Amino acid sequence: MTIEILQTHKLLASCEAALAERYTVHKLHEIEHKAGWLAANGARIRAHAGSGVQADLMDKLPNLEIIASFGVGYDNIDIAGAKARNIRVTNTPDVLNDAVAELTVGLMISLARRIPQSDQYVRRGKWPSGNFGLLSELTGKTVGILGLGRIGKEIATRLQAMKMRVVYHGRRQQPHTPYIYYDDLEDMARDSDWLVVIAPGGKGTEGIVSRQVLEALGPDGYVVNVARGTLIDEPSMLELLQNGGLGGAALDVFVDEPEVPEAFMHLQNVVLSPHQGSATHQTRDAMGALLVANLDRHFAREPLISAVV
Ligand SMILES: O=CC(=O)O
Repeated sequence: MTIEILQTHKLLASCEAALAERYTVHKLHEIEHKAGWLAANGARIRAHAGSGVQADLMDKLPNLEIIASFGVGYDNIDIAGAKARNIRVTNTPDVLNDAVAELTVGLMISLARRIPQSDQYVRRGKWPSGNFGLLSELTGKTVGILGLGRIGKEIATRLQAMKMRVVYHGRRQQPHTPYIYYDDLEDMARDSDWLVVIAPGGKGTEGIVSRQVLEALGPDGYVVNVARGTLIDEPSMLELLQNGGLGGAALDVFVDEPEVPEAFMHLQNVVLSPHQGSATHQTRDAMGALLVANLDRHFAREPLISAVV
């Protein structure tokens, strides 16, 4: 008898294929009468593959042993609820560090040099009537990294190669890092030209990039968010971008994504990206393989590779 697992949304094809080879996979998103199906079959489900599991679903899966999440962030999983029900949770850290760090540097250069806007300038035939204008560069600037975790460190290494001065803020100072630590985010923002946000999402970090922090970054300051939209006070950021209180923003994540406030579309000092930090073939395949490997370990009663709980 094969182990029965549940998906609640579509996953990467290579990951779905690997799951189907090993398990009996049920796809709740393709089932019309979800509540009825769960009531009739929920007790047979031993694993969930995907992301975004809350207590109400856990209650409908009384024999759920493990949630294997596709992604490093697990702010969309009720971790306390999982712990209380003795459900293990795994995520896919490390394998995506390089891809997210690469996109971060790309967004920064795109914003500093307005690459998307200058592409439009050429396409729209504006070049013959004058040059695009002079902009700023990363070289010699100070970048404050909010969250010097696994991805933050990869970003820091790359930004040093861009000849930037790297400083950081996080819950605590980290030993064995060459970068200056700020215990106060607003102080760091005041001393930085760039603020890169790469801390985990969730209740503990909601709105920590407040209006005061953004004002401290100031009219010549740039903010980059490759973490979660919830970390930044989005309405204040928008207002400051509109009135010149903040220099610019490069954003891969938004509070209500995939919905993006219309006002962003009219700003020339922003670069927008559709939450694609880890979106390369190489990285997404590795994330899928890690998700499957965690499930394999669990059902073989071996230690999990990347356990959250
Ligand atoms: O945002 C992406 C992830 O958490 O992996």
